[in-house]
Amino acid sequence: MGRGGRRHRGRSHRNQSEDSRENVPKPLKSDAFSIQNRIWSNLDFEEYYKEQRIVKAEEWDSFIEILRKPLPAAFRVNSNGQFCDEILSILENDFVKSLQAEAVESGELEGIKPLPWYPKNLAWHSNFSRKEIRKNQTLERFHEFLKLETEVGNMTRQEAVSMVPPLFLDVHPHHFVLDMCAAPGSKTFQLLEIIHESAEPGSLPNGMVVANDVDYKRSNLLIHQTKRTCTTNLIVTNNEGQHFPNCNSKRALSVASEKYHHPIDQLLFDRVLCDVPCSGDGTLRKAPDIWRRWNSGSGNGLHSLQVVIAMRGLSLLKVGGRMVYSTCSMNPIENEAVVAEILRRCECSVELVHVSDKLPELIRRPGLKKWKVHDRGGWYRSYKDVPKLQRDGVLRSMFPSGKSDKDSATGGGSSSGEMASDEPAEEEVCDLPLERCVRIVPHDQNTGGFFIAVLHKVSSLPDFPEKLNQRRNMTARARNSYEKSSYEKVSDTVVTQPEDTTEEIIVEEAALDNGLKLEKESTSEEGTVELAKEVVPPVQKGKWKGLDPVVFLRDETVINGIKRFYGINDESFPLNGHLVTRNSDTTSKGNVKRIYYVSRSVKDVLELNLAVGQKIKVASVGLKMFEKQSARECEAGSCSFRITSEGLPVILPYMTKQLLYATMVDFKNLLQHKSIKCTDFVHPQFGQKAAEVAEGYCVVILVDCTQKLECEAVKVNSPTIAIGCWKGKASLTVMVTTVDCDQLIQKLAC
Ligand SMILES: C[S@@+](CC[C@H](N)C(=O)[O-])C[C@H]1O[C@@H](n2cnc3c(N)ncnc32)[C@H](O)[C@@H]1O
Repeated sequence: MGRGGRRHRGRSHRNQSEDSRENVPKPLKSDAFSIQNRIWSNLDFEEYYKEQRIVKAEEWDSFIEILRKPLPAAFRVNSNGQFCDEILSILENDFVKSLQAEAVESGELEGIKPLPWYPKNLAWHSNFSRKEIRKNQTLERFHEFLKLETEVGNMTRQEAVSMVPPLFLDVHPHHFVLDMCAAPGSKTFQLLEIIHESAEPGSLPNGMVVANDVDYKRSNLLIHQTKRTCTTNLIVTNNEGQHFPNCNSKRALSVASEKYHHPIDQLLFDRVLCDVPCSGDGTLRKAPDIWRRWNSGSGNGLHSLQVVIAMRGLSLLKVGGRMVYSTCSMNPIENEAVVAEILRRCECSVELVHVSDKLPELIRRPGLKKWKVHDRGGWYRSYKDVPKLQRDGVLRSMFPSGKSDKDSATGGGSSSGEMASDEPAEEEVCDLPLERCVRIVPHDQNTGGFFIAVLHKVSSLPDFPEKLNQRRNMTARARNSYEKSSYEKVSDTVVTQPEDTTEEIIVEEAALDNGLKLEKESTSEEGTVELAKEVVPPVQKGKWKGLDPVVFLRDETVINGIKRFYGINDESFPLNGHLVTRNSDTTSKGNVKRIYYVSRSVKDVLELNLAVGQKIKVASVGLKMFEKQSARECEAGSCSFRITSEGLPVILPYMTKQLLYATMVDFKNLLQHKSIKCTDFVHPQFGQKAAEVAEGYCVVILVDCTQKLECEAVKVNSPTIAIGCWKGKASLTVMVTTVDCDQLIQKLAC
């Protein structure tokens, strides 16, 4: 079922959400003029980065010139997709050649090529911008290919540099991973691919991903995007990264039922991805409106939030674990200054990891050791130079030494609003090994700009109260704007313990709409769950306004009905304890509409979250596996729940009933005609089996003509192709979207 043993189900998502970046403002109507007229320059930007010496003087022209060119499109083939190998073969054997002529015309050697540093040739760079791909007639076939494969979930359009952080994170399938600022989810998607990499069909990895983002709407994009991975190992949460809760059930258990079993009593992660909100000036090439809006204040304003999110990430990381801090900004205040500050706060408990031997073909530069701070028209080399009146917007942690007046030898800020000391300070040099950070500059390999730091937690963090820690690093100005921001106030605050311590901006509006609709569907279900009397989780009601609670389904009638109808053996594929619903009303009976399947790892985390009083705000969890049929359909079938197309690949290897095996000709006919009478199939034997299968949901599996059309004849494995159907009184009808049907027909024709 696809590379790495997992079958991917093509999903119909008409509006594929694109990688998008926070804090890259969307163009206003008034910007249309400047964008159209390509005002791709900003003198403050140029002065700032010349002064920061992010590239050598002799490189400046190449640097600024490439920033004014549109970004070439890049994309990734999803390694868990069922048709991964076929797609790679089409790219390598067809498009590499057919797009070359067009590329040569525009002065390039090749049209598309694999990114040399990405494993298994899965990621590709094109020498055409997104606009060229859309508009150029010669590229039409390629555009159609990209569109369809993206829509059904076989490919993801993602900026090349944004693919780097998950690779440096060194994730393994058994890892618990926290993606702290995850929306719209392109990196979460990559993390999930790695988690599922070596799983056999139907077997679930031991690891999991918690994808968190404070922004509810952006989280919906993530939920929409990650649906295509058909994963049971994901929880999407809506907490503030810097306040991501402590889940420690030791205390909670003393008040909760002792009977309530918790396989994990504390939520800590093996890996943390901290892809923080940033000013996003590394994305200038695809978001040219940034030229007009850029100013040094936005980087300064984000520094403190970036520090506290990263600190929280480190406190949630296991000792021995790894965290990647990344931004798509080129600004040292958001990058090296943040990393230096967290290293100072963590003392020797956290180290910067050398990654020069990793991804050797990725061209990168070392982190800076020297930089200055710019605020309200002035440049400062040291905190002691900053006039007192300006210290509401400038922090000591923004400087390379991180020293305040008290720490520095000359010390003493003036209250006059003039210079804080008489002598201007020497240029500061950071004494931390910031050269180990990774800077990607656009003109090195025709990309956007990016910054990455890889951190290793060597031991527990030093004791300091987190709230103090957060205030210490907030300027009055940042605090003001932060508090005024629209982040939802949460009723539960962080339990403080010693250990607590914008990429593609073109988010298609239609995708957002779609995401919102989908989210509404999946979380505002009304209905009920019958809970087994002996095991009652401590909290049943939803704690978070606007989100239905996550409730374990323990209704034996429903569960046994499903098991019986589909022939599922609890030992090989346990349903009990792994099924959840989103119900706000747990009083009335029998109205569960959607049932989600969660992996063991997710189940453990959900149980822990219940035990600690639902501190984690769960927006979405697990994989929608069963959906209730309409009353009319249920009359016909003996099981009122059908299997969803995203759930099918996971449960199929464990089904022993409601299976039909068709040869190519009948299978294709079904896809083409959508509904066929049992007597009209080409193979009468298949028609006969179809007539005999119980009314209701069933699965039709494609076999080659040498195989017998019997249940025992086929073992479900990677290349197995199967579709969900509805068996009526005398006919079979496919339950697959038109896009998925078309895509399957195309693949079967090859
Ligand atoms: C750079 S984007 C993340 C991109 C994402 N990692 C991806 O690859 O698709 C930053 C994200 O941080 C989120 N964010 C902003 N403030 C946050 C906070 N305090 N806690 C958690 N997330 C936050 C934004 O909503 C935004 O989605």
